[in-house]
Amino acid sequence: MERDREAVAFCPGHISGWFKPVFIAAEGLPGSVGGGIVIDRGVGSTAVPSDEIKVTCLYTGSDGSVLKTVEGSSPVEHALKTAGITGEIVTRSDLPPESGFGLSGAAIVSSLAAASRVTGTRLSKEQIFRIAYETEVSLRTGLGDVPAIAGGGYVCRRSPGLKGEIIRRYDMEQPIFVLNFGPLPTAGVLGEENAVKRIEDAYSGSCPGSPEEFFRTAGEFSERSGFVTPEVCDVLSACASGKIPAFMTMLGNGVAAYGSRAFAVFRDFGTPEEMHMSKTGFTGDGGDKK
Ligand SMILES: Nc1ncnc2c1ncn2[C@@H]1O[C@H](COP(=O)(O)OP(=O)(O)O)[C@@H](O)[C@H]1O
Ligand SMILES: CC(C)(COP(=O)(O)O)[C@@H](O)C(=O)O
Repeated sequence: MERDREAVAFCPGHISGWFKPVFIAAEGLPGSVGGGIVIDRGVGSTAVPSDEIKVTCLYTGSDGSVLKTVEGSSPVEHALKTAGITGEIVTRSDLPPESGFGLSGAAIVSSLAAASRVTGTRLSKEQIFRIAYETEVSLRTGLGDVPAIAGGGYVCRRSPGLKGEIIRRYDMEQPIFVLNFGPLPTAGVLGEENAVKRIEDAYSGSCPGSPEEFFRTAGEFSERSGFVTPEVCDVLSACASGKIPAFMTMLGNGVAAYGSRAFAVFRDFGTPEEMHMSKTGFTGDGGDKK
């Protein structure tokens, strides 16, 4: 079987605006329903052949310079073991982990895609999504991110899981700005009974028909969720005063706002990250060196 010397793959991230954990009885797995935006920034992975699994995570600035190196990633290692493949993986992301960008899911998907090509295993996109989904829900690092990033757009997931009903709309054309105030690990929040109860109470099942409606629905969920931190509250208030659509990123200690006017408001509170809606989600495309 032909193997590549090095393979790379990229997977977009996903920002949840609202969600509710739902068990998928038919699959015996947890999942969630909710709404989010598939974004054009995420995780790139490079894989080279190795008999062992080794993962190094590079967190970079927007200019690509490495700010932090972390050895190991439990979600990526778990997924490679499940797939029965080995490889030396380097992940690269210019967004922070544990901040509501769905990067655990993106790191698993891009790493499985790259590693499967260097080992010659050639997993299909569907196999990659299935392993990524099962890894995420078993480690509680995500519930709905993998179904969302399997396509593009801003999404309304009406039923849970990879086979769930997902409505995708693509008319979110303006830039999205995100301000982040630090980590909020997903597994910790999902393990708190009170937090899950608050999420269930805050959830409304409506699917938005426009970007403005999306940000309004997400903003209402932020208010009702009880997750809003003092920093997030200040930014949301400033956005409301300026009539800028905004919501708290789930699950991260941050705010996402719509349109270029958000930049000036955010700049008073920190360094905003600019991103756009991804039209495609994960495509499986990537360069290989033979
Ligand atoms: N770029 C990355 N490369 C490898 N693993 C990552 C990356 N980003 C996140 N992870 C893994 O996912 C875990 C965080 O999961 P979670 O709290 O769900 O964050 P997120 O909101 O980014 O999905 C991290 O502790 C790390 O193990
Ligand atoms: C909100 C969350 C449970 C976690 O999202 P993240 O923090 O980005 O991993 C997501 O997977 C969802 O189901 O909507």
